[in-house]
Amino acid sequence: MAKREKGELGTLLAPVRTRLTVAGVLQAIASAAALVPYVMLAELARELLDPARADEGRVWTIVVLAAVGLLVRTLASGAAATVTHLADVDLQLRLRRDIVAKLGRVPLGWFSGHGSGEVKKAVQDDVHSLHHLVGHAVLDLVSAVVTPVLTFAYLLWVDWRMALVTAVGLPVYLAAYAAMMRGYQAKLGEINAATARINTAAVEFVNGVAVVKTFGQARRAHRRFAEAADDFSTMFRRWVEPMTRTEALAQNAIAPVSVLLLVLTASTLLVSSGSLAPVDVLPFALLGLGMGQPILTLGFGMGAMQEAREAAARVTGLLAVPELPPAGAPAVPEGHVVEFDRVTFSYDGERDVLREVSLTLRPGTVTALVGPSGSGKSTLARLLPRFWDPGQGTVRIGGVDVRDIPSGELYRLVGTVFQDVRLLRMSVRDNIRLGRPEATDAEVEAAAKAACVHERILALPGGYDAVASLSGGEAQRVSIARALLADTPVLVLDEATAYADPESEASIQDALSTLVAGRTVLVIAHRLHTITGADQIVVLEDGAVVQRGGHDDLLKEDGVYRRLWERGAVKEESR
Ligand SMILES: Nc1ncnc2c1ncn2[C@@H]1O[C@H](COP(=O)(O)OP(=O)(O)OP(=O)(O)O)[C@@H](O)[C@H]1O
Repeated sequence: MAKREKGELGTLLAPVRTRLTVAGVLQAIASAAALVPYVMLAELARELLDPARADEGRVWTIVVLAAVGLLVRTLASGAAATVTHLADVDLQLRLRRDIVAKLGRVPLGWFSGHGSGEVKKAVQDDVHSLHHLVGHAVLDLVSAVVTPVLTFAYLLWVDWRMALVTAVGLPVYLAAYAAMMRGYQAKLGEINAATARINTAAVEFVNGVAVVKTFGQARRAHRRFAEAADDFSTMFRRWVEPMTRTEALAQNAIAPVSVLLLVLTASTLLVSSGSLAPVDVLPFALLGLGMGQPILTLGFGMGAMQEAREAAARVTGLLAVPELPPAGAPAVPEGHVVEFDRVTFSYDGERDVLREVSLTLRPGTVTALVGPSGSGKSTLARLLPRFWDPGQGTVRIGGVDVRDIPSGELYRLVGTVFQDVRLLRMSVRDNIRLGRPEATDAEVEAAAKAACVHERILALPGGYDAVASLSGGEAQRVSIARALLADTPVLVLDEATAYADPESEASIQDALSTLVAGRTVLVIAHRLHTITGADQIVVLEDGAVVQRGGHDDLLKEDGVYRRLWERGAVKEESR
């Protein structure tokens, strides 16, 4: 196991370590007690088959000891499994709570790079994958050590020659397993990479099937997928074939049937040569056969174990995502003037996508951000609700650094309507009410009317109580209604959202004028004609402000804005 993974597992399992230790001790007792009935059976045979030794008292003692062994084994192994399973349930609950709490603290921007599938996998599947590790692996490991060691010790005591013969498979198994595990991690990495290539080729093929077919490229795209699948199959076979042979050898070395064969052959030789009493064959036949079983169980669990280790690494990785620092010295903003003060920002720490941007947005005004695609408009707008924090410079609302505004307060101040509108799986009414849970039904409907979506909602089966999937344009209008109802003094709006649905452009325009009245508004503009009336137009190019002013003034300047306007294609160019 890689050192890093070991450390990750250690940290993750820390809360249940004591309980796992207790369970390990209980399992050791259970494994030892499980041998007692077999040992007693052998001893009983020795007593009963030797008339010279028959002693009723001793016989009964042996029977009672066997029963006690059985009872202790049952109780101890039950207790061990209960302890590990309770520890597992607690750990899963704790991890899920930690992950969800963590997700509440990571920058909102983190979610744009990590899909819901990934988050679901961590919270649900990965946490569940730890079950084998906590619930079973420790117990399996303890049995795999205690059972063979104690069995071997007892058998040595009975007859050392037969004991050696019985256990001869163990070193063979261990050596074969060690050989199989050599380079396992690296190989697994290659297999995972090959699987990812197949997945990509399949997704590409399915997603692009319309384009591919239209352009008569179906055969070519199909070939890429087929090649990826062939590569995988060749690599997998090359890896698995020799491994399967080694694994079969390893398993056969300690399989009960092999041990029985060895025990019978050796005992026949020893008994017929007179150097072993026939009754002494019994312990080897009884105990020798079960000696390798716990080791086989441990081996069968290797896959689940590997999965658990990878899951642990992903969960630890998620729990280690840097968080947005909490408000340092919480302060209350005075007024709603928004200032970007020499803001510089980089996603990767290498290329600045915003460079020394300074900007003041006044209450009751609309500021439009304009610029070619990739100039940094969305990034700048997203710094206001703290999707990310700037590398240098400050973003202030009402004179207070947004980093010093507690997050609940910040979301009460800043509303957003972005392109990636998501409706939650709840009624339309509750979706609109998200921004202000205490709003009355009348207020919800007023907001929907203003956002031109009231009629459409009424047409849904169930009306406002419908949990329906709306079209993209409708969902966007619901998100505008939500922002209207939330009534935040500062609003960040992606204009593309508002006009994605051309039919409703005029009515949405009205809704927006209601939305912006009296607020501090920042609009990411994709069409020039809709923002000619903006109080301030800020032109970004390559992350820096290159022009600012009113529409008429900017048109007079020989600059980026006039070029964009002359082309009349800001939308096309900037989306
Ligand atoms: N999550 C992200 N991680 C890394 N780089 C990003 C991320 N989002 C945007 N970028 C990069 O930052 C730069 C600015 O992007 P941004 O989306 O802010 O520009 P924009 O002007 O809004 O573009 P558009 O009009 O096309 O939406 C681009 O080079 C983009 O590739």
